[in-house]
Amino acid sequence: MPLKILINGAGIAGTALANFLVRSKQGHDITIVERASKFRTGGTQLDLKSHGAPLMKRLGLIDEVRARSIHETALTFVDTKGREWARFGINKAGKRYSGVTSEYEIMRADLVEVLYEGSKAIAAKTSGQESQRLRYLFAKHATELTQLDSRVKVVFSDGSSDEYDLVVGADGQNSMTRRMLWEPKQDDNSALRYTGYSVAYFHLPKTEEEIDSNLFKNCLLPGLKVLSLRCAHKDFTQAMLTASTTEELKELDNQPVEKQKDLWEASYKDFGWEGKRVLAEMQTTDDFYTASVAQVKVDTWSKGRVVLLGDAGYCPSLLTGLGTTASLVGAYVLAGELARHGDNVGEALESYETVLRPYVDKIQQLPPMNLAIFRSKLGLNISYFVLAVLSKLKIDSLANALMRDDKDTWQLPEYPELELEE
Ligand SMILES: Cc1cc2nc3c(=O)[nH]c(=O)nc-3n(C[C@H](O)[C@H](O)[C@H](O)COP(=O)(O)OP(=O)(O)OC[C@H]3O[C@@H](n4cnc5c(N)ncnc54)[C@H](O)[C@@H]3O)c2cc1C
Repeated sequence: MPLKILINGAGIAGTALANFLVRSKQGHDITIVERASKFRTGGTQLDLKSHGAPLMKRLGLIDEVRARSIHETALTFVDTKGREWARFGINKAGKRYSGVTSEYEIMRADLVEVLYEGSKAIAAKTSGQESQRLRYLFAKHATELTQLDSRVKVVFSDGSSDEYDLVVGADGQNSMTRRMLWEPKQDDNSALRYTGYSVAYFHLPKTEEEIDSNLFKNCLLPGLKVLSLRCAHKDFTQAMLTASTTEELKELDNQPVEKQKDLWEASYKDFGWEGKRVLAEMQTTDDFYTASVAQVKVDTWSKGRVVLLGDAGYCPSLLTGLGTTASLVGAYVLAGELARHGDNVGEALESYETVLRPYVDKIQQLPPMNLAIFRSKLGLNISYFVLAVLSKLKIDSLANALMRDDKDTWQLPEYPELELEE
C-alpha cells in the first residue's frame, strides 16, 4: 500500500530518499519541506566514496555527477610566506593522487541539484500511477510533531497542519526533528558529540594565477589552524578555514551569519599567506557555511512513525569525509526496507536500524590521527619537514591514510523491490 510520507530537509539525504522512494513499486505520496527559501548553495566540493558512486549509478545519475565533477591534480603544503614545501600527486604518468580527493568530487549544491532533478524526472515518468506524487515545498518546516496510533500529526511553520504515515527527519546535524522528539529539552542538542574543530567554507573570485590551477593548497599554523584553497573549479576558488574550537567558536551554530564571520575574522586575522584576501572576501560572500564539527549519536533512529536519516541521525562528521556517502546509503536502506515490509512500517524501521547500524558504527570511527603535534610551532616545523621528505620520495601514503573508505567491510543489501538501474 502507498504511504503518505513527509521528509523534513532537502539536503543530500532528503533528495536521495525521494529518488529511492519514487522508484518503489508502492507508489508513495511524498512531500519534502525545506526550511530555506531555495536550495542552499553553500559548501565546498564533496566526494562520493565507496558505495556512493554505485548508488548514484543505480539511480541513473552517475553521468550527471561525472559531467559536473571537479578534477584536482595535487595536494600541496605551503608556509605563511607562500613557499611550497610539499606536493603530492603529480607523477610522470600524470595520474592524480588518491586519498583526500576521489574520482567523484562534486560541489554540494550540484549534487543536491542532480538528486532533485533526478527525483522529479522519475516522478514525472511514473505520474500515470494515481498515488505516485512528489512535491518540494520551500520556506516551510515542521514546528510540532504529535504521534497518533499509526500516523503523525504535523504542524508547519505557516500554521497549516496535516497527518502522515511516516515522517523522516533529514534536516542535518542540528536536526529539529531529532530535537523535538529525542532530546529532553529542545535546546539540549545532547546527541551532538563535538570533535573539537570548527570549519568555515565559502567561494572567492579566482586570481590570475588560480585560473588554470587544479591545486588543493594548504597552509598550517600552530593551534591547529589550517587555511586551504581549492582551485580546480572553473568559476571560483573555494576557501576552507579550520580551527581548534575556542570558547567563542563554540557559539558559532547559534549566531547570525555576520557574527559568525566576525568570529572567524578574529581567529584568522594574523594568519599570513592569503589570509587578508580570504577574510576580505568572506565578509562579502553570500554562500558562507560554517559548523562546529560534530558526530551525532542516538540510541535509536526511530520513534513511533518518525525516523532519522543522514546527518540528523548518524552524522559521522566532516573529519571522516563519509557524510554524503552515509546519507546515500541510509536513504537506500530506508527506502528498501519500506518497500520490503509493505504495510508494516514498524518492522521496516526496525530493520532499517538492524541493517544500517553496523555500517554507521564503522564509519563513525574517527581517523586514527594524533593532531597534537600541530599545536606547537616546533611540532609544526617538524611536520613540514616530514611532509617535504615524503613528497621528495613520492610517498603518497599520507594522503591515502587521511581518509578511509569502508566499501570492503560492509556490503550493500539488495532490494529488488526498488526499480533501480543495473
Ligand atoms: C549549506 C551546506 C553546506 C555544506 N557544506 C559542506 C561541505 O562543504 N563539506 C562537507 O563535508 N559537508 C558539508 N555540508 C554537510 C553535508 O551536506 C552533510 O554532512 C551530508 O551530505 C549529509 O547530508 P544531510 O542531507 O543529512 O544534511 P545536510 O546536507 O546538512 O542537509 C540538511 C537540509 O535540511 C535543511 N533543514 C535544516 N533544518 C530544517 C528544518 N527544521 N526543516 C526542514 N529543513 C531543514 C537544511 O537547510 C538542509 O538543506 C554542508 C551542509 C549544508 C546545509
